[in-house]
Amino acid sequence: MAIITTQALTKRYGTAVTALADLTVQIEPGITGLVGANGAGKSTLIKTMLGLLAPTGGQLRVLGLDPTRQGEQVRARVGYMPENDSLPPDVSAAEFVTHMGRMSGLPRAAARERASEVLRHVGLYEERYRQIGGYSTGMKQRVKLAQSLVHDPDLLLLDEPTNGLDPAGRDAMLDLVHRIGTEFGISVVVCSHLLGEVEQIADGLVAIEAGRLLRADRVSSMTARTAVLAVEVDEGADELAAALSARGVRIGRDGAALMTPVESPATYDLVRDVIVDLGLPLHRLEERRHRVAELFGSPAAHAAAPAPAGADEGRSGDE
Ligand SMILES: Nc1ncnc2c1ncn2[C@@H]1O[C@H](COP(=O)(O)OP(=O)(O)OP(=O)(O)O)[C@@H](O)[C@H]1O
Repeated sequence: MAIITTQALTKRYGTAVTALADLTVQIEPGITGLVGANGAGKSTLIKTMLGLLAPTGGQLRVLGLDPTRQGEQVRARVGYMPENDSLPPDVSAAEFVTHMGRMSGLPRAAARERASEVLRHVGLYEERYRQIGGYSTGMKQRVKLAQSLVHDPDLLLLDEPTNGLDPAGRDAMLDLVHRIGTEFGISVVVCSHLLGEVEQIADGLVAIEAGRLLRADRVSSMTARTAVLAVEVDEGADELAAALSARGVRIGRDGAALMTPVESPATYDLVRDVIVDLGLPLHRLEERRHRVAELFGSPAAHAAAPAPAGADEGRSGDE
């Protein structure tokens, strides 16, 4: 059963900005990547799920509850990691997470105990009595993650948890999110503008663009369904890309190769014919194992996840 459902969900800021437009989507239990370029509406969607923003129109259910009318009940069962640095610098992580536990209704001793436990889970146990102001960005992200877990939620909403982290820090944070989702059995919605990043840990993906749904599916069915054709020519790659785009073929790049989803057997013929027409020296034409990022034809998704050369197995390197 879906943990989150939206039906024609719309959110406008004033009259000028439509942040969510007629969004209908279902999110199943497990880890879901919510991806889209900056400004796509991810944070707005998360805040409506928490009942912090009221939708302008449409329906929304989170764990069967209506966040607009039952915000407190939703927030009792949902952990939230905000995008921005919102931590007090002059208290320790232990004090802060204990405080957040108290705010969630835990008695003092239980809150303290639970804070130690979650700080251990996120790898900050040794450092927990140091003031947050002296922490690195990676440690601050972990404190934000710890406070989202302190009240033992059923669902976590994580807004760009890898923001500001270097590649090693990103990998560590993604591993942690993956472990929380799998070992603790908590459903997780993780926002990112880096599709290539979340596809590594997510069971499902929801891609939005300008507040509209681009695509929502299980990662496994996305990757099973569409093959990707890699085309390399010794010269004239730009010319070939332009000629294929002009014929409606979606083109991405992976190093020297042009990548295109194989939408039907005719794709091969079309690519071959265009190469012949242009008289280009063909170096390689092959079907590849692909990354989900390569399936998205929109500029936003490409901006979100350019495919680095030879990155089939890689997790980092998407920026
Ligand atoms: N309080 C606000 N008032 C007016 N416009 C807003 C407000 N908050 C967000 N917006 C606009 O709504 C759109 C969606 O913003 P949102 O923050 O939800 O996107 P996002 O996908 O989370 O991007 P980012 O990762 O950059 O935060 C953007 O055009 C943004 O400028």
